[in-house]
Amino acid sequence: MLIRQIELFLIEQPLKVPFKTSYGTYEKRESIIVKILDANGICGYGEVVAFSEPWYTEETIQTALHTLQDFFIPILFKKQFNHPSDVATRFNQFKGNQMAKSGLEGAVWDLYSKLNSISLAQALGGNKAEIPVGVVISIDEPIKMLKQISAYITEGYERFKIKVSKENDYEIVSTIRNSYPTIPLMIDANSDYSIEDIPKLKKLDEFNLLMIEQPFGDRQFIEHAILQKEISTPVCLDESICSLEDIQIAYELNACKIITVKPGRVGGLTKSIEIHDYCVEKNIPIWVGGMIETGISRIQNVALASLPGFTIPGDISASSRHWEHDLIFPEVALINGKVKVPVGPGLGVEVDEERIRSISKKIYKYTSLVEITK
Ligand SMILES: O=C(O)CCC(=O)C1=CC=C[C@@H](O)[C@@H]1C(=O)O
Ligand SMILES: [Mg+2]
Repeated sequence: MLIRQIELFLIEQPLKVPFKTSYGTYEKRESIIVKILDANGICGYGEVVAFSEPWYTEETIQTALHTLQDFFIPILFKKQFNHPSDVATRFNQFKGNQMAKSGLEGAVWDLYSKLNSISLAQALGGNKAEIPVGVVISIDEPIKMLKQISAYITEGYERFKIKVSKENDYEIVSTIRNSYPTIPLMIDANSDYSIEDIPKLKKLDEFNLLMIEQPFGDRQFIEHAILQKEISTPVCLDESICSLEDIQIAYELNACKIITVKPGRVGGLTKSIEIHDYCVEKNIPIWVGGMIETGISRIQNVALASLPGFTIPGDISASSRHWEHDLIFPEVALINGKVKVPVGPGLGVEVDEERIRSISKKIYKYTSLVEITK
């Protein structure tokens, strides 16, 4: 493969309903859509899922634009490569900036699968035709969260993640458990707790939660290990895991029992597969997380979740969860409570480029000056 042209679309879209976490409330979402073209004009799409502010990880939309433009795009233009994993290897010379790397590498995976006339799921090693999925309920008054859960149960979701903060955790979880004593329920704190809150977290053991996601800060592996010894509910790490090495640390320290994999957070699909294989070997349950992303990243996550090790329903809700209109056709949808894994080449869906252009605040175009010689 030789890349001839790359376009970055800096887009912004309103969320259908505001999304509130322990960090703050999102009403609109900026992201970067990546389009690459090879020498024959075949294209691949990816998405940079960084947020506008560095609250979730240190990356932002602006740092991603900088690292893509000044480092990762030039590397991609430099010479031919045979497989998307070659791109991931080339990116290793630069540290971090996982979401920028992932957006570009994702586009290469789409292109690679198209060139080989296989689906992205096949290219990644997936073996499922459809996947069970979960949904995230953002922080609200407990009674409103309850209503949402009831609607999502009707839609067919199989796992429910509720956002909590340490001020409202017990009230929210007990309200939901009173009405729904047995649904697969978990909470996500986005690092809102500290080690002094262990007694508070211990109290949540009575609710039979599937897991507690990221209670402490992202580098607090030791604190998570102390917590996991004290509570019976499994700890799941999200923000803490930006590489395979982070999982190895978590595993050796017994800092968690479950991991959520987000390609954007770990540097792309190649790294996600390495993590998948490691977790299968070590018997660590994994699931695919979400980033309030558009259908481009979402459908990529569907393909990833079709790998055999992803045994827990992920945060892969339908397009309609966050968007009035998504950027792909068909949109991500639940059919009998499951999402079908596309079988067409690449992402296996149409990308609505007209819409992408219409919601772009800025479009950046880069053209390779490298001569195409074999
Ligand atoms: O994509 C979705 O539908 C939900 C994603 C989601 O819950 C999150 C995305 C990004 C940051 C957080 O708020 C949260 C998470 O931590 O998993
Ligand atoms: Mg999380």
